[in-house]
Amino acid sequence: MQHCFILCFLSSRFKISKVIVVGDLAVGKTCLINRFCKNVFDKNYKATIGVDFEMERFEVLGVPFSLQLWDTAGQERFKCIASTYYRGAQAVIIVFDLTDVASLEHTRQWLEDAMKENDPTSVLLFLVGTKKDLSSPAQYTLIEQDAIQLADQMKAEYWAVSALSGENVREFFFRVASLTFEANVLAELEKSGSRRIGEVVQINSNSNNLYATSKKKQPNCCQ
Ligand SMILES: Nc1nc2c(ncn2[C@@H]2O[C@H](COP(=O)(O)OP(=O)(O)OP(=O)(O)O)[C@@H](O)[C@H]2O)c(=O)[nH]1
Ligand SMILES: [Mg+2]
Repeated sequence: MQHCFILCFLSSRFKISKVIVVGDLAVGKTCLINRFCKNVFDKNYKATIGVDFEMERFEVLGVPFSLQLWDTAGQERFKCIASTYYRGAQAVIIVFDLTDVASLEHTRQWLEDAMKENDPTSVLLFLVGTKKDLSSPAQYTLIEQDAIQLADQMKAEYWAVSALSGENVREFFFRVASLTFEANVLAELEKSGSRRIGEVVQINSNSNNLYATSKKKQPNCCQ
């Protein structure tokens, strides 16, 4: 009952979280988002000009919640436009290509640029290696070591995905959604000084079935 009350309270406050996706040109940012939001994959490269935008709806513990996904351009000439959209991000997804070590090295710079516009103490960070389908096991093992080390230094969570095969794509975005939601809830509760309530609503962010759980059983929480 208390749980339900809290969820009602929360649903009125946590509707949308801003997520920005950054990284070198052609590492696969747009394909990653399109695989998740539209379940499509395009093998032809079409550079993002400035920024694109997708909204994806979730339900976490029965509470409607949306991620605003800002797909930014990796090309140098569009960087200036894209960076004007960095501000106010609750999560930053820094993308590199698992078959291109230079793109991993550049992630530090992408992070630095994104953080100029955001509060480093509250932003959730994800380091994502794409095109897993293209890397051989030996190549993957090598780059993974560096990526994990870098993610550790950045205090980012590391993921390896493939937009072509879809490997790990849903799992990754569900993780982003659950951690972002949880961070919102805890920040709000901290503001109102309700630490005990925070313990009640803390969600299991390992859950892979945010949609499934909530869609099957939508609690009518105010009854
Ligand atoms: N094999 C394979 N190719 C991929 C994958 N993801 C992206 N690509 C290819 O990589 C190229 C670039 O992908 P995009 O998603 O457009 O790259 P981007 O990072 O959005 O590039 P910018 O918009 O210029 O910053 C395209 O030709 C894609 O088909 C993947 O997981 N596997
Ligand atoms: Mg793009």
